[in-house]
This record gives sequence, C-alpha cells and structure tokens, in this order.
Amino acid sequence: MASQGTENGEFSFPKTPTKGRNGLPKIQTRGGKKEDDQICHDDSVPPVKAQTIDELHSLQKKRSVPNTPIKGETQPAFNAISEEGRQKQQLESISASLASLTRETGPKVVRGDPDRKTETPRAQVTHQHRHVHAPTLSTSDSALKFTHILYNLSPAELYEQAIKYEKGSFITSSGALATLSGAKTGRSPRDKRVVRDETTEDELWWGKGSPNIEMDEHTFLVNRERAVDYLCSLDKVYVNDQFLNWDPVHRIKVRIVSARAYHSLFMHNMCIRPTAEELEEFGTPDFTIYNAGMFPCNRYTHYMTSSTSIDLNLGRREMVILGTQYAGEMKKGLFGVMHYLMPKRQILSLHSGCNMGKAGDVALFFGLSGTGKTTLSTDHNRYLIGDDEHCWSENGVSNIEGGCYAKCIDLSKEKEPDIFNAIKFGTVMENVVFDEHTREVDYSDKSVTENTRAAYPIEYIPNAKIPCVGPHPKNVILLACDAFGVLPPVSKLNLAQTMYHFISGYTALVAGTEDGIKEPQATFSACFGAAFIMLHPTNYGSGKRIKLAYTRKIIDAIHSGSLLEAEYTKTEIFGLEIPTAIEGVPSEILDPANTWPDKKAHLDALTKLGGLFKKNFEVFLDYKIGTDNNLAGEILAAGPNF
Ligand SMILES: Nc1ncnc2c1ncn2[C@@H]1O[C@H](COP(=O)(O)OP(=O)(O)OP(=O)(O)O)[C@@H](O)[C@H]1O
Ligand SMILES: O=C([O-])CC(=O)C(=O)O
Ligand SMILES: [Ca+2]
Ligand SMILES: [Mn+2]
Repeated sequence: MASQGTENGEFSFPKTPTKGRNGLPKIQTRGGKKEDDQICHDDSVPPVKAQTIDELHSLQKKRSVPNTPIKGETQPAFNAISEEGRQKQQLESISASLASLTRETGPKVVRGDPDRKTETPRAQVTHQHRHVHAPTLSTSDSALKFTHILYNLSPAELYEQAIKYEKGSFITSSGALATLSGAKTGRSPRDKRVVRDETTEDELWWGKGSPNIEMDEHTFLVNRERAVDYLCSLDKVYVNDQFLNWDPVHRIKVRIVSARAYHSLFMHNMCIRPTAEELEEFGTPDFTIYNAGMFPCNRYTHYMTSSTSIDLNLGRREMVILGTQYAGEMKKGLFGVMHYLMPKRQILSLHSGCNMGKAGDVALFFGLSGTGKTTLSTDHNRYLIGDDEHCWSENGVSNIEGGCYAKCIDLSKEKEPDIFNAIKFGTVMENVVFDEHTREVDYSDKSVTENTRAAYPIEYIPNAKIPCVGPHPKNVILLACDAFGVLPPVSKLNLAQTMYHFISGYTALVAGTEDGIKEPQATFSACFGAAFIMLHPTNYGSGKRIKLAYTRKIIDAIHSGSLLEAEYTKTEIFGLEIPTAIEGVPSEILDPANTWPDKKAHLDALTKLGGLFKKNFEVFLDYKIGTDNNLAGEILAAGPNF
C-alpha cells in the first residue's frame, strides 16, 4: 500500500519554508537518518513499481482465473491455447444466438468492454466469421462492426457498468444498486404473446380464461429480428449463461442477452449461478432471451397493440422482449417456460414459496403476486428453499431460481429483518427513492411506483438451504389477500376444498388430460386478479389487512402442528373450517363476521364474493380431470354453497 508515511502511526508533513511563522511546532520524524536533515522524507515504503500512470493502473488488476478453466488435474489452471479455444467456442455460440435469420449470419463478436481495451488483458480480439466461404463483401453495414460481449460479468463489474452508463443507477447506503426500470414498473401481461403453432395449438390452453394470447411464427420472427438488430447495433451486450432448477436431473440452461447491466445483474441474482466447471460444460443453451427492452416493437406489426411486446416461442426455445425494461418479465417469462416443460415430465411447477423446519418438514406458500410468498417463506426459524417458483416431482421439491424477489414497499428491519439485511452489495433495487446525499432508501416512498423491489441471491438469506431442494411438503398454505374482508385469516381445508381454491386462482390451474399432458398454468386468479376487485376494494370490506405479526403466529401454529389440534367452527357460504383460538392472535379476528359492524353488509359481501367464485369456476367445468368424472363434481361441491 502506498499511503502517506504511517510508520509508528505518525503522520509527517514536508516542511515548508514558512516554518515557525504561524507558531506551529516543528514536526520531527523518528526515522530521520541525519540529525541535520531539513526535509522529512517519506521513505518508509518502497516506491511503486511503475514508471507511468498507465503502468500503475495495469498493476491494480491481477488476471483472474478464467471463468471457464480446464478440467482435470493434469492441466494447469492457465493454458493460453485452450483458454483461447474456449473463448472462441463461447463467442461462436453467442454469435449464433445473435444471428439474423434473414441474413443467416451472426454478428462479429468480440469479448470485453469496448471502453477498456487497454486495461483489460482479457479483451483479445477473437472474432470469427461463420461463413468463411462467403463472398468477401459484407452485405450490410451491421456485418462490418463488432459487437462486444460482456459475458457473465461479476456483480462488481456490473455495478461499474451500470453506474457509468445507465442513468438512474446509484449505490445505496447499504451497498445495493438502485436502478430505474423506466416507463414500466411492473409486468405487462396483456402484451405477452405465445406462438401458436401445430404443437402449441394442442398443448397449450387457449381461449377464455387462458393467459396465453396467440401470435404467429412469422410475427415472432419479425420481432426477433427487430430485437437482434437492435442488440447487434449496440457497442456491447451483456450475456448471462445460467441455470434454472436445483434438481440436477431437470436443470435447464438459459442464456440471457440484454442491453443493460441492470438486467444482467438481476438475472445473475435470480437464476442459478454456474460454477466455473459448470460453465465450461455449458455448450448450447436450452432457452434464450433477447431483451431489447429499451427498443419498442413496431405497432404496424401484426398482433401488436402497444409498443411493448413479450413474445414466447416454445418451438424455437426463444423469448423476445421489446418495449419494457421491467426485469420481472425475464423472470416470469422463464417461469412460463418451466410451466410448459416441467408438466410434460410429470413435474408440477408451482408459483409458491417454500421453506423447511429443523425437523425436515417442508411447507409450500401459494399465492398471487404480493400475497406474501417471499415475506412468509423468509422465516428466521426455518430454512429457506425458495421464495417464488418451485418444482414438485417424485423426489420432492426444488427451487427453480437462485435468488429472491421481494416487494419492498414499507419494508422495515423490525418486521422483515432477513429481507432487510439481504439488501446489501450485489442486490438490485428497482425504482426505490433514496436521500440524494446519504443514499438511504426511504421504503415508504411510492414516488416512482408502489411496486418497489429487491432482487438478491438466495444465499443472502442466512438460513437459506443450499442446494435449494427438500422432501415432499407436509403443509400447503394458500395465501390470499382478500379485498372483500370476508374470508377468515386462516381456515383448514379438506382435500376437495384445497383443490377448489387452488384451481380458483390461488395461482394455478392444474387440469390434466388423459394422455398425461398437463395444461399450462394461469398466473393470475380470474377472481382475485380481476379488475373489478382491484378497482373497487374500498366498496366492500371495512377491515384492514391482517397484521404481519399475526400472520406469522398463524403460520407458526401451522408449522408446529398445534393448529390441527384446535377447535373449529364452519363458516357460512364457503364452508371453511376456522379455528376458535390461536396462541398470540386475538380470537375475535379469526372470524371476519366479528370485524364487520354491519352483519347484513357482511353477508352481502360474502354472497357477492361467493358469486364471483362460482362465475370464475364456470370456465373450468368443461375440463375433464384424468379419467375420473366424479372428481370434478367433488371439487365443485367444495366451493361456495348458497
Ligand atoms: N399479513 C401479511 N402477510 C404477508 N405479507 C404482508 C402482510 N401484511 C403486509 N404484507 C406485505 O405484503 C408484501 C408481500 O410481498 P411479497 O414479496 O412477499 O409477495 P409475493 O407473494 O412474494 O409476490 P410476488 O410473486 O409478486 O413476488 C410485503 O411488502 C409485506 O410486507
Ligand atoms: O414478476 C414479478 O413482477 C413479480 C412476481 O414474482 C409476480 O408478479 O408473481
Ligand atoms: Ca416476492
Ligand atoms: Mn411471483
């Protein structure tokens, strides 16, 4: 370290000719060789081994182990030829990913930051042409330029990129990276399109109630070309090669090509991060996202109803994002892919949080966006398996992701300590407001959006269970944030009721066909997600959301098994069994009838909600469940009765 002389803990200043003039005592250094030496030399450390400032800077960074080292003990960690070969392979693969389908050729790609050529020894020009036999004249200007690839950068590198190049990127007081997602601060489900081809025609759920809005293959290719041309026109793009699903047998390799460091860091946090060895064997991805979110789609293109389009092509294993920078589109886009792939393998994909007690008891938390999957699965007394997306197979449960995505509006250290503490270096914070000087985040500020979010790697939660897998669940918790205020805080469901409420929209539709191909699942409940309820919640219930502290007590009673031993009464209309007492929870709130001063208003609201459930369920009545027709009847009977 080359700092000011610090020998013996004393600082020394060079003497000035004006010594003594202002009465300051002469400063003596102990290290002075000669008594009569008039100058204090700072010779306590050897001089830096550089002749120029550039040389000095080149000393600062030591060459890191390549992120694709050679396997096998006999090989040294650094092998110039093989490393070059590996990089070439990676670049070839990336060039193929970014290929224009009409020009049938990938761009010239080169690894490294274009602005750091001189200081980055890794930025060797290793471009290649895919068609060496092609005529020497390039067909377009785009084929003449290089696209720099920033491949699987580290969080520190991505911070630097974001802060340098992306307006609205700042380091918060706790070390997180604050970013802005632009005009879109949430997902745009109505701008999502799925390619309807011969295969998906039969396999996917189309029509009323389905979240899948169709597009044709040609239109997809038009949008793909638009995204790819945009990305290739940039000086540099970020490429993440990562995994989904902690179950090694059903792991999926994903590649994310994006234009922003924010997107790259978000996916770094949210997907499973490969080890150096795993990256070496990565090869061709199973699925690729082209995120050209800063660039809009063309509204003259067929099927486009806005300048935003999120397009999924299962046949091509590709997704294209145009006109939205909200990072959740990538996360939930990949979730859609898993919802397609996993049920085909007889694996249930679930929009749920998951944790495990010390005794190995696993609990699943189902719920729509914002109902508390992340909040309640992050429990200091239990191991966190995952907060949002899981697979349930014959072998048990596995998390699909490598990170968590927490809502952070009104976040407090007292109520959600583990999430609060996970917001540190490496964490991406979206659309939060902070003090311009101290950089302290004001979690109560909704100036940008109410949907402020934090994305962090799961190991930022101290009791995360790595690898994120567990045995079969013991408890299944369906979370609801009931805008009517008529559903009880907790009730015990029998099997048919569980199925009824699950299908009704507490995340998913799971209707199998006879040949075993499962339908894809809806993310939103037609009932609780319906615009009607969202627009008029104040017209109904008079209550408030259950206090988080009480919800935690209820969840504790479920985990411990004590809730099973409680006494129950049955509610009207829904026939839900509600406990009469839970430790730590005021008994009067357990039955919502008590919290309504006007009994008639309560019954009206309850009946109204029951009607909505019935109407919502109509769309499922035609579906056969397996070969057993009685099952559908039983499930229906478990719904509201009036
Ligand atoms: N009783 C409660 N139970 C759960 N969460 C509550 C409760 N009261 C308030 N909250 C707040 O509701 C929000 C739940 O957000 P959370 O991120 O857990 O949702 P989520 O189900 O994981 O949704 P998403 O799938 O969109 O990520 C948090 O901000 C939490 O503080
Ligand atoms: O994707 C998002 O914006 C957040 C999320 O998990 C959800 O909505 O279920
Ligand atoms: Ca969440
Ligand atoms: Mn979610």
